[in-house]
Amino acid sequence: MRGVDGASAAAGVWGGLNSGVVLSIIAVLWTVVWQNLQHLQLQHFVKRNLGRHARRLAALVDPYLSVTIAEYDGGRMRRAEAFEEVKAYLAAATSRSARHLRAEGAPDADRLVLSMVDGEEVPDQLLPEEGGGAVFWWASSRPAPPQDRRWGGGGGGGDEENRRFYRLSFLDRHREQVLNAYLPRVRRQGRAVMVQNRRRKLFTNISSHQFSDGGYARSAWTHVPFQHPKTFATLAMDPASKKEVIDDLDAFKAGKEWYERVGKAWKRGYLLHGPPGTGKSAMIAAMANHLDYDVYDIELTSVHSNTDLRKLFIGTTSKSIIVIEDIDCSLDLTGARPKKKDAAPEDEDKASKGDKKGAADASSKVTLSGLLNFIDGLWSACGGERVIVFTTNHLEKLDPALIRRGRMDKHIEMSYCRGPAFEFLAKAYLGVDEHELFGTVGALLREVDMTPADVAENLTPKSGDDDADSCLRGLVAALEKAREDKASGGGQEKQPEEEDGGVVAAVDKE
Ligand SMILES: Nc1ncnc2c1ncn2[C@@H]1O[C@H](COP(=O)(O)OP(=O)(O)OP(=O)(O)O)[C@@H](O)[C@H]1O
Ligand SMILES: [Mg+2]
Repeated sequence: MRGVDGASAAAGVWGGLNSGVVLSIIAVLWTVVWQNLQHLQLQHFVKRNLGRHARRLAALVDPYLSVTIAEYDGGRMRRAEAFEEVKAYLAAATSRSARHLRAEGAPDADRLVLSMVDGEEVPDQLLPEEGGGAVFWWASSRPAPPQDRRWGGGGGGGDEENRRFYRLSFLDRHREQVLNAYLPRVRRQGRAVMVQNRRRKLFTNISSHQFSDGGYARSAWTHVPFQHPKTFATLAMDPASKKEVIDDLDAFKAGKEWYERVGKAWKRGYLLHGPPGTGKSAMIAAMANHLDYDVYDIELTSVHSNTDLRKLFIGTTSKSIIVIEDIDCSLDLTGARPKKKDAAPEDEDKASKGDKKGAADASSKVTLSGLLNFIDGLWSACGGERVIVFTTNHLEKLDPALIRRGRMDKHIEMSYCRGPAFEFLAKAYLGVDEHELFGTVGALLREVDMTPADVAENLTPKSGDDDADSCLRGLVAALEKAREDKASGGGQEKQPEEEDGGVVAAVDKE
């Protein structure tokens, strides 16, 4: 009896308690909903939370699987192509259903490229030809940066990069369609979107101190849009040499199978050498525009070790030109190897370094062997389709190991302006095909060394009153002055190999 009484009493207590609890839950729920209504958009709240619960419920009867596509693969050193492709696909395919979007500039000035922000979820489905009907969910996630690194937050600096990902959730019964049809299509469409939205970039390395500092998801590169207008059509150069360079670039670009067949990494090295102002940097811009590649301009003096150089290299993408300008000024290339007998004395090297870029940063530990490893070591094959360009004003100062064929496959000499190059510049700058002064200028250019940069400067109208005639007269005056300076011993020595004239650049054949 006591037991029954006790039970009914307990039931009464519980019954009373239940209604109290139910009321409190309703009150709490209402408060939560009301707060959410006030602070979040209603639709977003309902979609996210109800969608999530509905999926959890469905997962009880038909379990969900997930595929995670991480931002970094290969031991988090390189951005995963699949991640970029999924990002591009989702931007194009799902931006209409995402509520929170990130916008980036598109190649045409007014348009924006939208992508979903971290923490967002969007649905997608199979096309009819893939079986149709099935609904998937894509989620994008990025962990918060560790609160306090001093106490080891983040599980060992840099691991956070590895955890940024897109995750696709789908039902077990759709496994085959997702893996064999849906995901390959996502990658294909993503690639197409990337090509469409591509803005070429000019990258430069940030100081290695800045990124080796346990930085959170930091790249060693920073970039701006690449907008250099120089093309081969506006580069004054001997037509045969220009054609040879263009053909070489085209053969490289189309050479994927060939490189595979002969077992070489898909890369090509160019060494541009010649005096200042002869168009070496202009040639690099023309190459980038011709190939439609990004440019990675490495400032070697800010790279503090071979390891940092490797990290930079791995951070570059396919279809890119990696440039090291004034290679002889950037690091002490003679330091790491026994010097050749005929190499220029080190002191002389340093004096010329001072002229141009300032002495190499004393803390730079990049060595010649590190650089060689970067050009043709095992790491050089990562990524593929890369052009490496070195420029120098002093070919003779470079270590032969650095410029041997296979490393720098093609040597291109950029030289002083002669007749044909001048006529090319006159047409480009002044729009004239012929003029009575052409003969005089051509003769003077055979006697005096003037760079295309100086000729171009003289052909640039300086005021509204300047025309072709006045510019050409100005050029003749400048050339005559240079000839007088030369006669009085102040000018530059003429280089013997340019006696024949007319060739502004020569290409060494392989
Ligand atoms: N062959 C050329 N054709 C057309 N323009 C040229 C040529 N050479 C130089 N110029 C023009 O002269 C300027 C300087 O050229 P550029 O910077 O390419 O010289 P450089 O060889 O890289 O010199 P440096 O060795 O000092 O880096 C640029 O504005 C470029 O457009
Ligand atoms: Mg230059």
